[in-house]
Amino acid sequence: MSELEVNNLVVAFGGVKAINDVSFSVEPGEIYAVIGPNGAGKSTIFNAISRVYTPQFGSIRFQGQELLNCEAHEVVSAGIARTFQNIELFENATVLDNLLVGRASKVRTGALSEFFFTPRVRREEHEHRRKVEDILDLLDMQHHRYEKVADLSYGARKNVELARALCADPKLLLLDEPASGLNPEETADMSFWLKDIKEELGVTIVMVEHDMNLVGRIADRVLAIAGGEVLAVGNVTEVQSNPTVQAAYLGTDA
Ligand SMILES: Nc1ncnc2c1ncn2[C@@H]1O[C@H](COP(=O)(O)OP(=O)(O)OP(=O)(O)O)[C@@H](O)[C@H]1O
Repeated sequence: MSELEVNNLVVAFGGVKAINDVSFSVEPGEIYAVIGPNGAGKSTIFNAISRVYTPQFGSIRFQGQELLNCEAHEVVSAGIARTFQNIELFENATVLDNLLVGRASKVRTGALSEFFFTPRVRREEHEHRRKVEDILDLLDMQHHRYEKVADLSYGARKNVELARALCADPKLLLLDEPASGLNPEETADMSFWLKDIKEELGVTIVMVEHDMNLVGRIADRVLAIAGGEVLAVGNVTEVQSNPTVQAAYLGTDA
């Protein structure tokens, strides 16, 4: 069974189809890139998967479960986490606190037991902190743990957003332009971390990305879309050499 299966998806705004009959599937453990020019519909696909938008037609199955029957918070509990094109963090809180908020979907104890700080609450708290520390280690961010997010560089804040998404223990990570605004060195670091997330944590990654350098380095497969429709699916070389993709989006020099 595919990890994510999107079938015949249609998303329209006021009669204009932003996504028109799009189908694709992502296998467990894959890094799957969605590329396309501005306005192609990439973010709309992410917003449909995370239930921010309600499609007019189609189906989105995650590990066999129909997401279109779920509320947005149920998508998170099912094991899907995402980052955004524009970083969305608590700017005045520390890195550590932002990551602990990322664990919120994992809290199992109730308000009463938390008030009395029962052994179960203590155990859970310990587990959350250990998980957060593991992620700080994985992304080499220990030195930022007590810093306020607002004081960090743009690249470091992008890493905090990635780390926060990982704190939810996702099986599927949706990354909206993980390399945007990063310099070449930070982009190289990002590619290593995404590979580590795939290989060490076994997380499946779907990413929207314009940076073909990053896509070329890490994507197992690429979906190219334009005007809300699928142009091609394949490995990076296949998609980049596809004449329809070149004509519609990469330019014939690509
Ligand atoms: N909430 C909305 N209301 C109306 N139109 C929308 C909405 N969201 C997206 N669209 C339209 O849907 C189309 C696809 O937009 P989308 O943001 O998905 O493109 P994209 O490929 O992510 O572009 P970019 O690379 O610039 O982020 C665009 O024409 C956009 O204007």
